[in-house]
Amino acid sequence: MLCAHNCDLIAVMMQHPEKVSVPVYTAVDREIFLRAIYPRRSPAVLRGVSLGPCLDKWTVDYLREKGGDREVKVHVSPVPQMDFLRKNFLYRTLPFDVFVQRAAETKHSDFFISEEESYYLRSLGDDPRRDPADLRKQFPGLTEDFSIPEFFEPEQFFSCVFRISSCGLQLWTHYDVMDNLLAQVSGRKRVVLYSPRDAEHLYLSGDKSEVLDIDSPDLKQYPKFAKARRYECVLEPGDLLFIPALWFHNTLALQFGIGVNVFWRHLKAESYDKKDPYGNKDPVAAARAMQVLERALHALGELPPDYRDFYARRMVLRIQSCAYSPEPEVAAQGCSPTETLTASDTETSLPSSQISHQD
Ligand SMILES: O=C(O)CCC(=O)C(=O)O
Ligand SMILES: [Fe+2]
Repeated sequence: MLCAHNCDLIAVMMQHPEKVSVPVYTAVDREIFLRAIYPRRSPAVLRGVSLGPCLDKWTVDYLREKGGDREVKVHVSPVPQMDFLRKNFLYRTLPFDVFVQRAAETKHSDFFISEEESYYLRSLGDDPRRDPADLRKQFPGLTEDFSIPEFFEPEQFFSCVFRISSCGLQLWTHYDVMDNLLAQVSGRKRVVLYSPRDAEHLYLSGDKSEVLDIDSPDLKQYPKFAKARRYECVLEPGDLLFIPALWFHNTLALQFGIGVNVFWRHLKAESYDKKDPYGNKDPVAAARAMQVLERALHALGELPPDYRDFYARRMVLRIQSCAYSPEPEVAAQGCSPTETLTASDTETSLPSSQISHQD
């Protein structure tokens, strides 16, 4: 059964006729993923990949019994749309089995803020400040039920995270620095994505977009947001969503939902910050470049405004000409076909029965 928030969603979807639907691929195996999907560096829904018995087994009662009562730290929010700017949510600790019950119900007799509060779990590692989450370690009673898709090399594995949300829960738009396979085990979830190339239209505050209401954004406050291209899909139980590193994503649980996401390194292990259990700290070279930029801005501050403006423009031009990648179409013409698969390469390399677009 769909929850009340779903009616709003239908109205919202009709306001975005220009959205791009994320392609849905069926019968994808490791060879197809690595040849036709992974190199494109754009999101894809993989439907029908075996995720193990979790699909049938993970009912609320089963999760409560097998997941046990270990303590989990969860987000609790009075409204389903979480707001990191006004910090409208609390972190609270609950036994896992109690949390699952609360997230699955819409009205609570025991609560922190109100009867209708929403819950969200993003599981953490054993030492949350140091260890990445790994479902196999924190929830051994559930490990056998979930098969990690073997599309990446084992040494690329970074973390395996439980994601459980109340119906209606919306997580702000953000990016992570690892490749992600987000498995939807139960419930439906809408995911909206934006390309890393749209960063300039998203009003970033660190890894998050300040545009919280992506469905009816305040375009007076955020005029450039209208230029961001919205990619969208609705995940059904059993779907896997490939979210390449740096792609922004915003999730909305259309029903109480259970998911597991697996983060995989895209770059060499040394490229990442060693003290990053979440997989969202910028790669070390990027963090260093950002620090140098802050120093450059500080130096520009020593100049009078007209000189500062002139040298700032020259710096921007230098960055654009030396560090921006060409537009994808141009890139595809300029390199050998084994390096870059264009959309048409991919579509011809898969039978048309294996690829579709959600409307
Ligand atoms: O639980 C969700 O819906 C958010 C998932 C997410 O942000 C991720 O897998 O990186
Ligand atoms: Fe994420």
